[in-house]
Amino acid sequence: MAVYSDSMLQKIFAKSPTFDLNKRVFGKPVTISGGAISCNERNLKSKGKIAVKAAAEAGVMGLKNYEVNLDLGFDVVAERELREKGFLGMRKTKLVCTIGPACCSLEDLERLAMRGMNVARLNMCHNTREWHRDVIGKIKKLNEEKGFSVSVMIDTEGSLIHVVDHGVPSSLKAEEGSVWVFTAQKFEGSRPFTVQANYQGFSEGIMVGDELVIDGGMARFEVVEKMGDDLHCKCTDPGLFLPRAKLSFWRDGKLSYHGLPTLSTKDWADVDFGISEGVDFIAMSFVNDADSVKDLKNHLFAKSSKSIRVLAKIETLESLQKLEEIVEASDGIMVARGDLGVEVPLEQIPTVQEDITRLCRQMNKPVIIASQLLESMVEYPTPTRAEVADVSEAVRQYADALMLSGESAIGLHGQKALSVLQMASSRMELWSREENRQSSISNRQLGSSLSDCIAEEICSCAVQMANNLGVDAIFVYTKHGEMASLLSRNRPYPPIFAFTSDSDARMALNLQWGVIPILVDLADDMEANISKTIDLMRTNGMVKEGEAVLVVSDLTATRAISTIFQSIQVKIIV
Ligand SMILES: Nc1ncnc2c1ncn2[C@@H]1O[C@H](COP(=O)(O)OP(=O)(O)OP(=O)(O)O)[C@@H](O)[C@H]1O
Ligand SMILES: CC(=O)C(=O)O
Ligand SMILES: [K+]
Ligand SMILES: [Mg+2]
Repeated sequence: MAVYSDSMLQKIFAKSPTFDLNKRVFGKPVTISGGAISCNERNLKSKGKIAVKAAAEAGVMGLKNYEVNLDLGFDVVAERELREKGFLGMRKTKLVCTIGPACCSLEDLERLAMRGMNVARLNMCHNTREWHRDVIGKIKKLNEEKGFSVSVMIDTEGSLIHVVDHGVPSSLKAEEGSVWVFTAQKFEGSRPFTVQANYQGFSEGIMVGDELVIDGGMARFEVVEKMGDDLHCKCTDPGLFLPRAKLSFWRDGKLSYHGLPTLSTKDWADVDFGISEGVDFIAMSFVNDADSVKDLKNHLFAKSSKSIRVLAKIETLESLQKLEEIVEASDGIMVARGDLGVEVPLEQIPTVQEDITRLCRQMNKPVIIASQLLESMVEYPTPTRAEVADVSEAVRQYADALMLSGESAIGLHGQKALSVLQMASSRMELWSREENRQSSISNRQLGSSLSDCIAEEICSCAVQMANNLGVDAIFVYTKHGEMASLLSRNRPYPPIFAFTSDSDARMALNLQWGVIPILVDLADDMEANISKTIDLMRTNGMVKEGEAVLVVSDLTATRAISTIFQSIQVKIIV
């Protein structure tokens, strides 16, 4: 079998009717590198082969032998990391970046992808739908053409009462004793001592004597008069109104709720936008109960041909009180520390974060730690020591993913901030492993059927085996990613390579600790799948002689209906 130089393959492309110069075979994108043609799309392997064969037979470039190398749907970043650092050096903690004006060019997005961005988050609070569509298009283009596999998440605006950003002065100072008017009436520019709220009914049910808190304590006011729907409030604790500052009302030490729906009309339109753009995740802001999550999931089930995962953002007091039902109903959780800090005293945030992280792991749902991880890097090129400690603590807690917000969206040093996350998480993962601090948690039983319970037991035994034997990697063959996430839940030392033929599962697994998802065509014959993928990995130099791989599968085809064929095997590469 011959391997051709890149330039030679380019020439074949130029001459073959089935290839075009945009590196497409039958309209599907392929990459040319290392003398091989690769394609991430399912079912393209054979078509690609036919195309090269046709080119060879037509005598293009005198081509007699050919090789089409399906690159296993391996993304280029994971591949590079494996080659550079080996199995045990691969980063386990996933990284999410909020995309904003500071990082939305194709080049910026490519740099973020190269530095390890697993998921790109688009916050629907900001910018236009056209802007978001453009960014999503660029990410998909990079995935297709450059071999990345960055998932896309949209984050809903949610119903929240905040100050309308007039864009004029970036922040307003409220002095002690000054009286301000809070109104929902629209006005242009700025008016002295007047603040516009975004929601018409913001003052409904509010009484004289209630406390108005800005951004969880940035400033405080007492309602001294109600005139129509306007509130006149006296500043009792001076501070700043930042752009889009959040307003919350308190009476007798308790938060007043406005009963706004979790998804507003605009949010539903954004959800439909996400469906039409084929996003991978929808993060739902200000979730208060499981029902709102279920409503969104039902909507997606009915409307989207693709399986879009719903992440519930924990950022209200109410959601903490119903945490378990919310985790159960959703496909993952975001600890949205920014808004959570408005409703929960700041000193409680660290323990709340650890509790949520542990619960998510027990219930086998991925969890993202978000907001202010490296806040100072919005302006400065190095993080504070406290920020690095915070990031490391989230990694030590075994969160699935860490998220950048303003650091990447509007910051001056977004790329560097991502590298800080990358290095800090790799360092803490190594330390935890070497110090053997891999705290195993008592996993609760999740499934109700026998086969679900067996899958859970197989995965926890497999991880124990993998750790005890010191194997180099775990390979799992999984239909919808369930087995891969059950393995991830046990936080093994070696990385988990998850082979799946479901492209939605592949993109969803981008958020799971320690999982490297790989898209392949899986046949019914499991042994054939295993030997095919191991062979391909070996041919590509990704596994080497003497390395040991623990193989777990949930796919064995069988006619014996009463037998569960999930299995664990250890393969030594020869
Ligand atoms: N698409 C965008 N266009 C313009 N600015 C953006 C965009 N996305 C984020 N930003 C800016 O980056 C900052 C941080 O973004 P981020 O989405 O994390 O926080 P947020 O606005 O506080 O909202 P949320 O609570 O939903 O996270 C925002 O305050 C905003 O100024
Ligand atoms: C991420 C987010 O929404 C928050 O921290 O509030
Ligand atoms: K949001
Ligand atoms: Mg928020």
